[in-house]
Parts: sequence; structure tokens; C-alpha cells
Amino acid sequence: MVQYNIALIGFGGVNRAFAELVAERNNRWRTELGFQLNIVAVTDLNLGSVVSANGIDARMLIETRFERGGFAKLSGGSAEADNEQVIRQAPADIVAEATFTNPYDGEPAVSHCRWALESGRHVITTNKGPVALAAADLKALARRNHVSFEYEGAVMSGTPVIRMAKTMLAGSGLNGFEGILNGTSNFVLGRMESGLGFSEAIGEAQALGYAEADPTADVEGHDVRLKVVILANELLGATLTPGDVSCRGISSLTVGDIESAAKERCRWKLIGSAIRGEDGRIEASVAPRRLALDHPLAGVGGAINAVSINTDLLGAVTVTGPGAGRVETAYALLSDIVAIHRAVHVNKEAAE
Ligand SMILES: NC(=O)C1=CN([C@@H]2O[C@H](COP(=O)(O)OP(=O)(O)OC[C@H]3O[C@@H](n4cnc5c(N)ncnc54)[C@H](O)[C@@H]3O)[C@@H](O)[C@H]2O)C=CC1
Ligand SMILES: N[C@@H](CC=O)C(=O)O
Repeated sequence: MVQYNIALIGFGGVNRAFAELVAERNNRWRTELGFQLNIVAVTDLNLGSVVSANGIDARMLIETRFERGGFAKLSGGSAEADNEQVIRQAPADIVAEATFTNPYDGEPAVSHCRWALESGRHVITTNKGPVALAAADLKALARRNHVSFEYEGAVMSGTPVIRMAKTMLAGSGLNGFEGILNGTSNFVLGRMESGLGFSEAIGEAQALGYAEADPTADVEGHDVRLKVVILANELLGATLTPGDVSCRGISSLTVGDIESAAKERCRWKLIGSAIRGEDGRIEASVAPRRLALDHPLAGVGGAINAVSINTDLLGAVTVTGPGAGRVETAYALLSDIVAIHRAVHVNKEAAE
């Protein structure tokens, strides 16, 4: 039986939900997927660090109400988040990076990924910073160290848009995309249509685990800008940085705007898009758009996301599914491990 030792960096909504999946589903994964997971280390800015080569009980981790620095009370624990030491020295095969997304330079998550890859650990991450801002370097580092850098959850949480488009649409002539790529702002717009105030709607999105630690990133479009960079670079072969993407969020929309759109059978949506022009240049933007109710994206509600990918051979192919949520995003981490497992074990067995 294959077992992967996992280090969790950041123990907020996503990595907690992932630990809960480990507690509930490890037996099932053993049978269905051919591997089981063993959490050997956890670090969190608020809780500290804990390392145990024999494994840390996932159920204990999610059921204990830890205070600030509370990991110090566990065997192998400390009150400090000793990220570098844990990432480099804990006996982990895979590092799951799920700390805050920093939209400016991606740090400290970029360093977390770098330390892990340099130390020969696979990296799985839902953090958009390292993927949007340092993917090329991190992929090269992964290749040099014969490990994987996987990040399906960075766009559309557990909905597998990156892997699906890169593998299943290969050769179809991808030349652009447009879509709803932020669960929080889509949820907020829907709640405002139902009469809720902007701040109350954001509060609900935070309680449901959709929003960024600083929800300004959601409502000002910065989160979508990172996702547009990631999709454009992954799917269209672009080399965009966030500064290349014009960006306007939903914060300037008023209740009046939303009501007058509704009267004219329209609805506001925050749309991220990128398109390859005649000259080969990629034009990318994030902006609210007033869509007629019969537009395919107008009916996408709540924290659901949808992206229509333009191809030469098939026309538009639309992928829709959850775009935010703790469990939904934790599933993306599992899907990354499945990808690593298939690359390492299944392909090796097939070659033998
Ligand atoms: N929640 C969602 O629906 C989705 C989240 N993401 C991304 O996944 C990541 C995690 O998201 P959540 O768990 O929802 O966020 P969260 O805010 O609930 O958790 C982040 C955790 O990281 C810890 N942390 C921050 N800096 C740290 C550091 N330097 N060292 C150790 N721990 C640190 C914080 O204390 C916190 O517990 C974020 O980058 C987010 O953008 C991606 C897709 C969907
Ligand atoms: N805050 C983000 C979470 C996923 O990336 C969102 O609301 O979409």
C-alpha cells in the first residue's frame, strides 16, 4: 500500500477541511485510489507548528479547539510557525500550501513552495500567489528536483478547469476564455439582488468560507486578476503578470445599478477574460458586465463559477462548478495528489 506523508502549511478553512477528509475518507481512498495519507506536520501563523514522524491524528487536529500557539501543547509541537524548518526537515513526501494569497509578490507562499521543492517534496497548493507570480520558476525547480508542483485549486477551487483544459482540450486551438471566476463577488451580487446590503453580503460570504482573508481582493477584482493570469499563462501560453490585466471590481456597483439592470431583464456579473488578438497578443481584463438574462453566464449563481473557453475546433466549451468553499477547495488538493500518484506510481507500473 502506498502512503504519502503530508505537511500542511496554513491550517485555516481549506487545510482543516482537507484534514477532515483525511479523517473521514482515508479507508475509502485506500481502496478507490490505491493510496492513503498520513499527516506528519502542520504549521499555522496563529497556532504554531507540530511534527510527528509517526503521524498526527487528523480527527484530533480538527476536533481540538486550539488557542493561539496551541500546537505547543502537542507532542512535537511549538508555539511558533517554524515554516522553513518544518518544510525542509519534516518527513513529508508532499507539502500542502494553503496560507493567505498575497496578490503583490506571492510571499511567503512562494518561499514555502521553493523550500519544499528544493528539499525534494512535491507541492500541492490552492494559493494563487505562487501560481500567478512565480509558476515558471517553481515549475523549473520542480523539474530539477524530480518532483511535482500542482495547483488545480488556484482557479475555480475543486472544479478541474486547469487540468481538464490542458489535457482534454489539447490540440483544439485554445484562443481565449471568459467567465465568472470569483465565488465571493458572484455570491455578493446575488444576495444584493435579493435585497441584502453589500457589507452584510460580504459577511455571509466570509462565514461560508468563500472570501479571502482580506475580502477587498474579492470585490475589487484582484483575485480574478490572478486567476486570469493563471489561466492565460496555462492555457494560452501567455506570459502575463497582474499588471498586464486591466481590473475593476464590483465595489462601485450600487443597489440602484442592480435594480435597474433587473428591470431591463439583465444582471451584473464580474467577468474575467483573455483573448488572443490577430497579432498574437493576449488582451486580458476583469470588469463587471451587465448581461442579458439569456446570456449563458447570467444564470450562474451563488459561489458557482463558470468559464467558457474558446477553441478553433469546438467553438466554446464551458466548464462550470464550485468556485469557492472549504471542502470544495480541499478536494482540489486531493485531485493534485491523485495526479502525483498517477505520475509516480501508475505510469511506473505501466512501464514495468
Ligand atoms: N476558501 C476558498 O474557497 C478558496 C481558497 N483558496 C486559497 O487557498 C488558501 C487558503 O484559503 P483558506 O483556508 O480559505 O484561508 P484561511 O484564511 O481560512 O486560512 C489561511 C491560514 O493560513 C495561516 N497562515 C497565514 N500566513 C501563514 C504563514 N506565513 N505561515 C503559516 N500559516 C499561515 C493563517 O493563520 C490561516 O489559518 C488561500 O491562499 C486562498 O486564496 C483558493 C480557492 C478557494
Ligand atoms: N475568495 C475566492 C476563493 C477562491 O479562490 C473566491 O471567492 O472565489
